Amino acid sequence: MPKEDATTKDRSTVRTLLRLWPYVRPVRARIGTAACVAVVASCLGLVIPIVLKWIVDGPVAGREPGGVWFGALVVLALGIAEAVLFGLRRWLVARPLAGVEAAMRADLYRHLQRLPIAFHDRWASGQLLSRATTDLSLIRMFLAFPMTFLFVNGVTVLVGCGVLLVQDWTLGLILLVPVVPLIVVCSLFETRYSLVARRAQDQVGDLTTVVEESVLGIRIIKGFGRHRSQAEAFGALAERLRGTELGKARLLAGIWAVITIVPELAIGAALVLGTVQVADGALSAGTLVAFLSTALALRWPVESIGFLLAMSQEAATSVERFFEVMDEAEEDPGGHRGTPAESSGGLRFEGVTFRYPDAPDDAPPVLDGVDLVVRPGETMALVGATGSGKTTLTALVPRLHEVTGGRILLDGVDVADMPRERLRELVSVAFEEPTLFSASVGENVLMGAGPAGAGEPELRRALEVAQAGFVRRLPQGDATQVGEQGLSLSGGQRQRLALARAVVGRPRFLVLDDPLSALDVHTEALVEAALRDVLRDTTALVVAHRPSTVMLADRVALLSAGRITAVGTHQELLRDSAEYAWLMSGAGTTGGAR
Ligand SMILES: Nc1ncnc2c1ncn2[C@@H]1O[C@H](COP(=O)(O)OP(=O)(O)OP(=O)(O)O)[C@@H](O)[C@H]1O
Repeated sequence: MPKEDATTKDRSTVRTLLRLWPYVRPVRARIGTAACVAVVASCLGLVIPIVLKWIVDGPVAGREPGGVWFGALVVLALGIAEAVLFGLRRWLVARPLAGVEAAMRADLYRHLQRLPIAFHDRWASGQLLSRATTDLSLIRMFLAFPMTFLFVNGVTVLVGCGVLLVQDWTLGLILLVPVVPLIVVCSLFETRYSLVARRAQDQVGDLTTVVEESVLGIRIIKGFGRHRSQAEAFGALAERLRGTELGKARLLAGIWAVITIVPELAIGAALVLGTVQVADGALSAGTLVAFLSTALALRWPVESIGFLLAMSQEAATSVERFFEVMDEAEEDPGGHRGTPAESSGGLRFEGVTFRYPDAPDDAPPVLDGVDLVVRPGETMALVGATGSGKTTLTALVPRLHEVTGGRILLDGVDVADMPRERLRELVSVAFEEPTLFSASVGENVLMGAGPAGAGEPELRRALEVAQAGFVRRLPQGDATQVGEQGLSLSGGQRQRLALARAVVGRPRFLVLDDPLSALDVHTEALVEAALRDVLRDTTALVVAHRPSTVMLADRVALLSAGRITAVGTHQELLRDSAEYAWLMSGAGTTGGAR
């Protein structure tokens, strides 16, 4: 996980925001048109003071009510045109910007699916959720508002300054005096605000993580009566975020005050000087009215710069957070060779070494030179003490993690050289902790059939192998929706569906991580009997904790101290390996072997 403040120091806001260009490019014409419309609308507002000057110096001075009415109608028409043009701008950008947000969200989601498991191990899910929601909304708001209005207001201020200088250059210069201090203040504000904006957005991510964990872990929280401590943890994070948001508000209030007060002082000075000039007859009353109206019309474009800059900073932070994820390298799709390296078939581990990327430097690798051969059609049970690395070894076969040394061969082909789609077709997995999705029972099972899909008979067969007869008794059979993560089903039911998902595609290689642990002994015996038929046609590696699961296998491999220390039949290992005998006696499930 990136740490707060880590990336903010040398950031250029403009350079960061420019990274949005590939997404904005397709809608640039519409956004450009909308900006031009807004410039015209904004500059129309500057014509009003000129009409006022004409009214004051003309019809008012000459006491012609008809001329005053005409002038008032022109001002009204200008106001209406300004409002209509701003409405048109809004209409022009609404649809394309929603499209930009949707495209960025789709890219982020697609990318998250392709990032390696090691990335997901490192990143808290709340941080990813907040990037996909809050950050993308902030970016859309920036594109809709500050991006256009920093430009529109800049042009309006420049045109307005020109109008002021033309009307009376001495008064105009008085109004321009505060520009330099304002630029300095804005740049100081930008630096400080970018730091605090980054902190706030990271804290929103942390808060989202806690909320998500509390919702998913609600059973544990209720079961252990941990409401109060969870609420306290949440409260502490919420308080931290509140403090950061207040800091943002203070900075915003400061810049707002400076940006408001300094121009007001300049306008006050110009008013005093202008009045003196009118009294001396050096300036017409109409010119002074026009001058002050122009200066007042420029107040909003100047004052809004504070919060437009703040929104731009927040958007830059969001862009930075978005690309932190997008810049992460996707997993290597493989497929460099794909032809057998040698003729031997089955599943082979050759000198496989593995260390988790976030493991401490001095920790020994989890797997340290694993050599194992599972012959074609053979079922190999993998036994080892808790924490010995069995799950890790099974995760290396479908390349959920990449080996750090050695290689794994499927029918002679290194899995690292195999296109991922091919690998997914060949290998099916079922984990100890079965994960189901918010979909129907049938859809969850058929997910294991790959893109080619499978028909009703295959689904029936898979449910039969997994002894998932309970599906028929569900309200809508296999069309019944399972709740989020399948929590509406029992642990054993979920495990049977996960097993059905693993076998439905008739994979050549099956990797099962203790797939029967949540079943009662009777169901386990039934599943094992049915599974035997499936295992006859596949090459399988089955993590086993219990003698009953070991019985499914032709041979057993013992994983100890990061290596395979013994291979043989159950009886041979019971006879020859004290550690294996100890593990099978039940004592080994409580301690680590390393
Ligand atoms: N994502 C991870 N990051 C760092 N270390 C990990 C990670 N996952 C597992 N480990 C460590 O790797 C070691 C092996 O874990 P693994 O889950 O493979 O053991 P196991 O033999 O399957 O255990 P069990 O029988 O309890 O399921 C453990 O010491 C564990 O703490």
